[in-house]
Amino acid sequence: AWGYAPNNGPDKWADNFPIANGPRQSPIDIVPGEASYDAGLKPLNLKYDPSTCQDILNNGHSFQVTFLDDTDNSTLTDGPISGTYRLKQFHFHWGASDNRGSEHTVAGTKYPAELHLVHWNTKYPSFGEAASQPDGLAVVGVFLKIGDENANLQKLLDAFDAIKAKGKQTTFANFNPATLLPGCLDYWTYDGSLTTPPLLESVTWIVCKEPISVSSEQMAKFRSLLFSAEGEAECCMVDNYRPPQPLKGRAVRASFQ
Ligand SMILES: Cc1cc(C(C)C)[n+](CCc2cnc[nH]2)c(C(C)C)c1
Ligand SMILES: [Zn+2]
Repeated sequence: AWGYAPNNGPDKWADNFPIANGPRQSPIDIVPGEASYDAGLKPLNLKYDPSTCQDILNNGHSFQVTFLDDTDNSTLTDGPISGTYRLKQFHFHWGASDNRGSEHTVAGTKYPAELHLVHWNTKYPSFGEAASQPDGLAVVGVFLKIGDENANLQKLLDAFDAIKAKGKQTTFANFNPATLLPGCLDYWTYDGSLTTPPLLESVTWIVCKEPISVSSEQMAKFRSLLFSAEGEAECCMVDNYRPPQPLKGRAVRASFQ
């Protein structure tokens, strides 16, 4: 099965998933000077209802917080998209040390972690159906930068002891993902893909320019999770990021000047 190790990591994914070399793969290196400002881009409209928060899970690739998505209580509208996209889950990617971990990079700069808020287009009947459509998903990416301790992030980290190993899950209620957003919602946007197999080219990426803070001690807590299941040899969950992929002529638009 795919993973992030030398024998099954990003350089090997094309063996079983040839779309890995496709025309709209993610992540990418965002070069601000080459992004084109688009005055037609609307501000992001994120409306999240904490009561839709369900549970927190170690899925063996990352940890994710999953939301009830059978109503329009937690949605993304406007921004670069048309229609209504429902929040399904959010998760993170991070490094073994503070000098790497993000999937997108900014003029080559790597951040220690990156948050992905995953939304699906309600013109399709389900997340699974949407994930295979070119306009099916919209993922908001937020960079994490080493700085002050982040009290909102700490609420997630406090649940880690219950989800240390792959497959572990625990109830997680009344969390407002809006508390993980930066103050300024300026963004870059481009057409891309999932960043893990099946690497489906169904994602409108919306990457915030402003990072949120995380302390170095909090990053150490991220690294205490395991890729491995209970009873298996322990393997720390670190470096669960795909490096930037070729732009292949795609436009990157900026919502700001
Ligand atoms: C259908 C599907 C969707 C996603 C993301 C977009 C939540 N993902 C995560 C891929 C991903 C993580 N960050 C960006 N893309 C998977 C992985 C777990 C097999 C499957
Ligand atoms: Zn992700």
